[in-house]
Amino acid sequence: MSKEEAARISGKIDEEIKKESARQKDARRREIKVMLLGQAESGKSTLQKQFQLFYASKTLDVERRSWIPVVYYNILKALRMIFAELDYEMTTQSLDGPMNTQEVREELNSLRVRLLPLLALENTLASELSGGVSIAGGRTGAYVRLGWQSLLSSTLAMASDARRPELENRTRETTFLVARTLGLAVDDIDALWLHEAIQFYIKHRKIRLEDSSSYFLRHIQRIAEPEYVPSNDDILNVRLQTLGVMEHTFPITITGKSYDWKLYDVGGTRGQRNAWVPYFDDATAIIFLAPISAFDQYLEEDPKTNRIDDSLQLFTQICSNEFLKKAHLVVLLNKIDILRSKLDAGIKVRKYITSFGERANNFETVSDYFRSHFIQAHRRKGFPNRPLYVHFTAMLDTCAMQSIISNVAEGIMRKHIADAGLA
Ligand SMILES: Nc1nc2c(ncn2[C@@H]2O[C@H](COP(=O)(O)OP(=O)(O)OP(=O)(O)O)[C@@H](O)[C@H]2O)c(=O)[nH]1
Ligand SMILES: [Mg+2]
Repeated sequence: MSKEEAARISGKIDEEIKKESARQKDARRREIKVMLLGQAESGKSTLQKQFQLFYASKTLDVERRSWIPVVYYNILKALRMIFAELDYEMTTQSLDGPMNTQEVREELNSLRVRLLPLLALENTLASELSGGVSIAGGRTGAYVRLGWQSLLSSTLAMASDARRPELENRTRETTFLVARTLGLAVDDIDALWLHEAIQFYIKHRKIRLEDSSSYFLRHIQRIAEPEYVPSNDDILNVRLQTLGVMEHTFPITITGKSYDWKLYDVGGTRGQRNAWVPYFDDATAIIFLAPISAFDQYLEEDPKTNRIDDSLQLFTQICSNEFLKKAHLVVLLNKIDILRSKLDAGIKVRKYITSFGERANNFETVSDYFRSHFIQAHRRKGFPNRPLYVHFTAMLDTCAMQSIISNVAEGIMRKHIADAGLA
């Protein structure tokens, strides 16, 4: 090779390297990384679904059918929890109420016997939803999901997992079996749910279910139809614990330019919070979720810690974390619909949070009180010049959420564009 030829090739290689590096730089500038943080059951995965619905609703259609077994699982779990709570009440005999008559006990017992074939399917369904991995734990039985969407929807199948086809078939079979059993049991489920004893214990909080259980039991007739396909509301109401960090990517176009949004939806239990740290370094924004309806609840993983205290402690750590210093910071004070109904039902905040004192137990005072605590934590421990954006949210209210999401997304974009010097 002549000297000239060698120089020409070397120059071409340099040029390619420069182009590639410019391409990578541009891709990085177009990439926006948003972390959804907060304790378990704060609504992170639900927010991720609302983002998907708003910016990439077609992708939700693709995976719609794969939510069927998850909806079934939520129903089976709710039924198990109802019977577990009834057992507890029966053994402790602590209750004055409808269960004290023999007739009611027999009615509920015969419903349980009739529902046994359905209840027996919970573990199989749960273990298949989590790709063969299941962790039982806590009152609610915590099950993980690992790419479960791919189990029923072959378009999303993970080619790398050689066990997938076998799992897909098995999950399909289990789903059919549950659907059939559910179809046969639907009137018994209705009878159980509408039974005055069950309604009495729920009203008096002797039976405490997950937030979404009553939604699914109310809609049982529709869900038990053979041609059932989950609606957007069904998908939003589903409760499935996240394990680890799940990345969701979709494009967002703003002022004619397309940006790659990467949403990181994390598992919120205490044991999983260390897994968040490696993602902090280059996060564009943090959306921190705090369910302020949880003032009368305690952590499942640490029953001595009040859930609002845990949220505040966690937020203090996040807003003072050096790695997150440059991240845009948004707090969503979530589940205000549940907060309202708890306050309407006469549940007193001061009973659980003594510092609330003699303040009025109404929505305005309570929500303002919690908001001021988050703002104060940020003022005391956060970085001085960083703004904090706070919104109240009811995450299942799609209409209200769409305007909050576009508002939050715009704020994040503006900050990103300013930081990255993009025109
Ligand atoms: N009523 C009501 N329910 C909500 C709201 N936000 C979330 N939920 C429900 O609360 C449950 C928990 O929400 P998730 O989004 O799974 O919670 P998460 O923060 O992802 O929890 P982990 O994955 O365990 O960390 C789901 O059943 C949601 O439908 C809300 O504002 N109001
Ligand atoms: Mg989640």
